[in-house]
This record gives sequence, C-alpha cells and structure tokens, in this order.
Amino acid sequence: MRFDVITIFPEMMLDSAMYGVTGRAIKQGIVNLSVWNPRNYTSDRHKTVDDRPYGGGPGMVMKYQPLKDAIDNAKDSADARCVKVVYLSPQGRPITQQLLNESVALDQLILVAGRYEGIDERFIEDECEEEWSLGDFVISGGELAALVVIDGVSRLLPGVLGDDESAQQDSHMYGLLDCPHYTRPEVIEGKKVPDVLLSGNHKGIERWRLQQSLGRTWQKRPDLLLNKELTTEQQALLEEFKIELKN
Ligand SMILES: Cc1cccc(C(=O)NCC2(NC(=O)c3cccc4nocc34)CCCC2)c1
Repeated sequence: MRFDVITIFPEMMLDSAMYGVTGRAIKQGIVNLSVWNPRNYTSDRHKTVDDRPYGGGPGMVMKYQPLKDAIDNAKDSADARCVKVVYLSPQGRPITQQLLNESVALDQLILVAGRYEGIDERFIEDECEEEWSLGDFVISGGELAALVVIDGVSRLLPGVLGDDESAQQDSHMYGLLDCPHYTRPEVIEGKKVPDVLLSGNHKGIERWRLQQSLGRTWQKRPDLLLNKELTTEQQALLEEFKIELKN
C-alpha cells in the first residue's frame, strides 16, 4: 500500500514513520511512503504557500495552487487503481478502527495535512474526497493525524505484524480495552504478578485476559460495550468480574 502525504513538514513525516512497525513495513516494501511539499511547487522567491484570509481575521490560509501541483504530482507518481484523497481536518469523520479497517483495501491513500488556519476551501471541494479527524481538539497541523492513519493501517496489512505481535487484532478482543500486561521481575515494590499468569494454564490465562478486558471496558469505557454483542460466555465472565469486584 502506498501513502502520499501533502505536507510543508516532510521530514516530520518521514522521520516519524521510520520507527517501529511502520519503519519495518516500509523497509519490507509492504508500505510505500512518499511526501510532497507544496513549497516545492511555488514560483516566487519566498516559496509562498500561504496568504492572508479574505474577510480578515488572524492567521494565514494555505494557497490552492501549491497544494494542487503537489497533489497532481502525487497522483502521477503512482498508477494505482484504488486511490482516495483525504484532508485531515477537525471537520472530518472521526478516525476509528472501522475507518482504518476500510482503508486497508486501498492501493493508494493521499493524505493532505493542513497548517496555519487551514487550506483554501475550494481545494477541499475540488480535490478532497473525504475529511477525517483525529478528534475534537485544537492542534497545529494534520501531520499527527496522517501518522496515526499510516500506523493504524500499516498494522493491518498482511506480513507487517509478526504472529506474536498481532495480539491486539484478536477478533474477540476487538472493540474492548486491553488486559493488564506484566513482565519480570515476578515481584517488585512488594507487588506480585497475578498467579494465573504464572500457572502455565493457557486456557485459564486466555480466559483471565478476556475477563480483564471485558471488566476494564465495563469500568472505564461502558460506551464501547453498547455496540458490542457479548457472547453468553463473555457475559458470564463479565458478571463474575463484577461479583469479584464487590468481594
Ligand atoms: C476543533 C477545532 C476547531 C477549530 C480549529 C481547530 C484546529 O485545530 N485548527 C487547526 C488545524 N487543525 C487540524 O488540522 C486538526 C484538528 C483536530 C483534529 C484533526 N484531525 O486531523 C487534523 C486535525 C486545521 C488547520 C491546521 C491545523 C480545531
């Protein structure tokens, strides 16, 4: 899968993506990441990518033409069939696991990261098929959202995560919070690792982990349970968790 990011901070994208899972996916050639800087498509001496907003007000707005030339080059550089152009913006559709799951099917994802106060609305209308948002807060640019999309989608591509890494993708854990994790030493600060994890009883360990995920989701994010059909076994585990909590 190919990601093309339109950004005035190309190094930020490339340097950040070269770590961990995404870095490995790029080295393996499973993921291809290209960055396109609108500043390289300006014709004035100052390489101007922004200008003052019509109607006045604070800040600057990113100009249409440098963005357009950058995205045209991004499109020309890949003969991909299944392409989507997305503007990362506070007005966008929330970035969720479902959105990431849907994006795995694409051959190329072109991500437009805004800076300043935003980009000329006419560019969004003409070039951006969708808008996606990291959340309802004020941040300085779309690059962090682009990195979240690249990381989250890359993890879903075949061959990127080793067998022992894809734990979080387990189907029955989908839509639940994570279970607690422990590693050596067995005791630290007088606190022991739960006995079940030392038992070598794999069925019991799996059961305990699922129960912890269910219990913690119920405690911290009950909203997630509203749209998750629990099996009768999962319901029983959760009930047992609640009872043990009382004792
Ligand atoms: C709630 C609210 C209202 C008004 C402005 C802003 C705001 O933060 N404006 C600044 C910019 N924000 C984002 O790009 C951005 C922000 C949030 C989530 C995102 N997910 O992707 C990109 C995102 C827009 C142009 C450059 C940065 C936020």
